[in-house]
Amino acid sequence: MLRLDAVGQYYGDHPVLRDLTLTVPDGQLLCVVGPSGCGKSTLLRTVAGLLPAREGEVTVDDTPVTGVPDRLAVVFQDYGRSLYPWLTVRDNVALPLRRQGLGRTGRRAAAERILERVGLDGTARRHPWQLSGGMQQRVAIARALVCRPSLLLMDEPFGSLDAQTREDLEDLLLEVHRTDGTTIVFVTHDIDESVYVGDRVVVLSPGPGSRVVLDLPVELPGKRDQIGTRGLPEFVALRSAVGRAVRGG
Ligand SMILES: Nc1ncnc2c1ncn2[C@@H]1O[C@H](COP(=O)(O)OP(=O)(O)OP(=O)(O)O)[C@@H](O)[C@H]1O
Repeated sequence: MLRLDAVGQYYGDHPVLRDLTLTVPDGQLLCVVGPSGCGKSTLLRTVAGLLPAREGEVTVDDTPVTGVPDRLAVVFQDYGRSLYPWLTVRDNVALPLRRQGLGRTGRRAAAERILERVGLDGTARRHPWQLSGGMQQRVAIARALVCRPSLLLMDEPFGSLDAQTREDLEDLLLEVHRTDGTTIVFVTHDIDESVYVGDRVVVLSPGPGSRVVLDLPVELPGKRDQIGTRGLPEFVALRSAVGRAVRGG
C-alpha cells in the first residue's frame, strides 16, 4: 500500500504540494489530474524517492520512502529520451534485469517474452530510433514491466502519441493491470483518459500549494472498451465531475 501522509513539497521556498494525504491500496490504478503546473510530476518524483518529502511522510508497505523504493518502475512521456539509442530494443528492455543478477541469456529471454506481451515481437534486434513513437513507448512500458514492479508510476505516458496509438496503449495498460494487479499511479492531462483507465481519479487544485479537491471512485459496468465505455451515461457523468473539479467548479 502506498501512503502519503500530510506531504508538503517545495522548490526552494515555492510551495508545490501542501498537506497532501492519500492512500493507494494494492492493485489500484489511480489517475491524478489537475491544471498544468499544479504539481502532478512533483508528486510522482516524491513517491519515486527522487525528491524527499519536505513535510509529512511517504510510505510503501509501511516503509518510509527515503530513496527509490524496491520494485518501483517509472514510465515518462518522453520515450525518445528514456531509451538508449545505441542499445537494441531487447537490450533496452533487459537493462533493469542486470541488477537482479540474471545471466545474459536469461535476460534476453525475459526481454523477448515481455516484448511479445506488449505486441512488439519481431523488434528485439532493432534500435529504438527505427521504431514509431507508439512502438518506442511500448518498449518503455516493456522495460518498466520486465522486473514485475509492484508499483508503477506513469507521467503523461501517452501524451505525445496520436489518438489511435494512445487508445491502443490505454487498452494495453488495462490488460497489464488486470492480469498483474500492479498498483499504478497514472498522471494525465486528459480527463477522458483518466476516467477510461482509472479505478479512481484524484484531482489536484491549481498551485501554489496544491491539495486534493476531488477523490472519485470510477465504477463503470462491464469490461472497458474504447467505443462502448466512452458512450455510457456513467462515463459521461464521471467525466463531467472531473472536468468541473479541474476547472475549479
Ligand atoms: N526542478 C524545479 N525547480 C523549480 N521549480 C520547479 C521544478 N520543477 C517544477 N517546478 C515548478 O513546480 C510547479 C509544479 O510543477 P510540476 O511539473 O510538478 O507540475 P505538473 O502538474 O506536473 O505540470 P504539467 O501538467 O504542466 O506537466 C510548477 O510551478 C513548476 O514550474
